[in-house]
Amino acid sequence: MLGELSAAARERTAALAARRQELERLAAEAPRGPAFAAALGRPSVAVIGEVKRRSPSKGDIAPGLSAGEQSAAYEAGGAAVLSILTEPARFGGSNADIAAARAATALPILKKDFHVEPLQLVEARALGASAALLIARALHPRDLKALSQLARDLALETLVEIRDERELDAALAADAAVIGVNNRNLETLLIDLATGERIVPLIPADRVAVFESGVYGVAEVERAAAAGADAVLVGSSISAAADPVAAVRALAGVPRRGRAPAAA
Ligand SMILES: O=C(O)c1ccccc1NCC(=O)[C@H](O)[C@H](O)COP(=O)(O)O
Repeated sequence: MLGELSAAARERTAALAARRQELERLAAEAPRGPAFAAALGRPSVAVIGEVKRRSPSKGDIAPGLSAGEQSAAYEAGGAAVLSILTEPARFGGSNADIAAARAATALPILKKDFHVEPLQLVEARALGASAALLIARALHPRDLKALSQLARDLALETLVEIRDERELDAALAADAAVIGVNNRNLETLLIDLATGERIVPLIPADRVAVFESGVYGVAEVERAAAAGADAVLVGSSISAAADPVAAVRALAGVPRRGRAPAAA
């Protein structure tokens, strides 16, 4: 699944090459988005609200979702940051969703896609995203480092997503400030919260740790907090909710417990 999604992203980026100069100009001119990592430093576990119409694991979640209205609802419910899935084929997203979310809220936006090519980061910056997702499992550690450095050069923050200790090492070697542990195995699509519970405590206390996937209610946020997470990334449950303001409000407010500093 991850290989297929990354290959499709590469194909879409090849079609973008003709617009390289325009995208580079737009990226240089676009005002920097609001700070992403800083917005996740709250006394309570911060909620990253994801706009998710469908997914490979669930099929249709909320096919008719308006990215602008949904983003405004997440903000009203107390989300700290938005995650906008722009992947079109399997998630039903688009770059227009970033524009709609920007118009509707003042929250920092994470561009959630399978970013494997430098031009995709230029495009993310041109669109006004504050941050872009980098998935360690989809990238050679050398490429993760290079894309992380390019993002810094573009004044674009990143969320580096990992699932095990080896990928944590790669994220740290790439100097990632925000590290997300995905509880969903992107090969089998199975969710196991024990993944986050095992890996989040290993993330150094000076980084932001995000607990991703499988959060349906406050019980899962409590488990994230107990593991030491600074934030949870939530997509399916709040995208499908009849009342997304109430759904986000129910998740926000769990006190953050922090992680122990590494022993000297
Ligand atoms: O959600 C999927 O089925 C999926 C399949 C393949 C690659 C990525 C996928 N999802 C991306 C994510 O990790 C989630 O959108 C995100 O963490 C939110 O998860 P959830 O709250 O469980 O929808």
